[in-house]
Amino acid sequence: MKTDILASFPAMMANVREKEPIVQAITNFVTVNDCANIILAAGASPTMAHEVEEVAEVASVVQGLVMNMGTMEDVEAMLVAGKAANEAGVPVVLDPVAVGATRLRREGGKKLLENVKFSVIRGNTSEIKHLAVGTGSTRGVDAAEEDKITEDNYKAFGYMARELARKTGAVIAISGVIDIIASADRVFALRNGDAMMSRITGSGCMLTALLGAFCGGNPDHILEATVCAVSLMGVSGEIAREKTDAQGAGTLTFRTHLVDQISLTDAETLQKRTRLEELELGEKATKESMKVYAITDRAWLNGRTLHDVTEEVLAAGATFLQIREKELDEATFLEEAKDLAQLAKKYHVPFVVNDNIDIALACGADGVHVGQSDIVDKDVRAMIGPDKILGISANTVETAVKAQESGADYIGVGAVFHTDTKKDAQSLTNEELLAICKAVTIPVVAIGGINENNIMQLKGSGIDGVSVISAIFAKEHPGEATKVLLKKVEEMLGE
Ligand SMILES: Cc1ncc(COP(=O)(O)OP(=O)(O)O)c(N)n1
Ligand SMILES: Cc1ncsc1CCOP(=O)(O)O
Ligand SMILES: [Mg+2]
Repeated sequence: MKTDILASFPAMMANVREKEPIVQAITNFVTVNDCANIILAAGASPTMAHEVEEVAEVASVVQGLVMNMGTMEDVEAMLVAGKAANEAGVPVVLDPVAVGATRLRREGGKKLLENVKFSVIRGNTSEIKHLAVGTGSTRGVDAAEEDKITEDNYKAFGYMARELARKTGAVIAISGVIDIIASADRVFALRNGDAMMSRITGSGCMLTALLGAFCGGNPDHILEATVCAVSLMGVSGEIAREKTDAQGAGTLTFRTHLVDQISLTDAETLQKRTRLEELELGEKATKESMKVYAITDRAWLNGRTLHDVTEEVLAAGATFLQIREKELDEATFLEEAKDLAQLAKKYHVPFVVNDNIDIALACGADGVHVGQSDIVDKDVRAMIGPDKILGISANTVETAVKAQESGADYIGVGAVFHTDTKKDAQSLTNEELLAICKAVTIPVVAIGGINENNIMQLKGSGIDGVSVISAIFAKEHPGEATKVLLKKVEEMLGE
């Protein structure tokens, strides 16, 4: 997909060059000189104050703060400076160098993340993977071989970066052959740079310092500033390589050209040479997202709009949304589905359409939910493609296993209790529910007659959450009902 973010580059660059933001860099002694030079080359002004006694004072008057965990003696100073910068509203950039490699680094990184609010976190795949999921191997300060970004796996890194962005509130920048940049809502892949950048020490540290300059100059546009800075580094690396090769020179000459080029590259060249892709990443059906799976029902709207009631439910913490319409004509169904798709995006909640595959594909939903009677002679996975969510209803071990084999991302199992909402629902016993949960590896959500008073009866069954219609939509206060259910489900899922 084409993106408009390139249009912001001239302003991003001008803001650094014209405002000359002061950037405080608490960084490692290996590359400190390169970091100071790259900040200067960008048009900003570096201060390398790192004594614990003075960092807070400095951090509260600069425009950007960079902290780099390359060497670990300054972690205390980083904490003090980070808190002062947060209080003063100064953007803070973290480079969690080799964060998973040693206990000292794991604990230092954890402490920083717990105490400082970062605007940007930039690292290689292994470092970001450690922060996102607690694993991620490391080869010293470099990413491990198995963590390398390729054309085959870059979307998965996009999902991971977006998850970390949502968890931390920071923009995440992953450096690799393909760079990934993610906020809570938008994800980009950038294909610029040159292999020689990894043959000199400090190109990662320099990029982090550059991010400090760009965030300092553009504190209200952190995502755009990050994309621009990462692109400037990549494009400058490419041009530096061309100049180095023209001279028949080697890596140290390349380093000089790289710093030079940061000061020389203009916005027009940058826009022309940037190879940026915006990724359209839907939401995934995870076990976590099954907790309170809300299914809409317009029967109880009592004069309110479906939009308003659903928004109340999402704002209260529903973790999954399905639109279920049995009476609407196609055009109105599509309109309503489009509206709820946007709403669900706003709350980062997976959204599927019940029964209607065409509407699911047309409205921008994350996927579709179908029952056994909806899939006779149909390969729904083939119809929706590999990336969309496929939910399938099943109430026997046999149909559940078959659903998983035919590409389902989760299974809806019910009716687990008596329900008046779906008169033709087949019921199943607790033992059958238990057997289904044991037989499949994908998430399982129970459905049918579930309310806050009977949820605890499902404890130990192996389900990942509950799917409800009337326990939310038939209530006078659907938002309050959602909150109560969420609390009960967490209690039911707990030890
Ligand atoms: C999460 C979830 N589970 C089961 C169903 C029921 O689907 P189906 O059997 O196709 O019945 P209808 O909902 O279409 O009447 C569901 N919708 N959602
Ligand atoms: C759609 C569906 N599928 C099996 S039971 C059921 C109805 C769920 O509604 P409620 O939560 O009001 O019992
Ligand atoms: Mg159906």
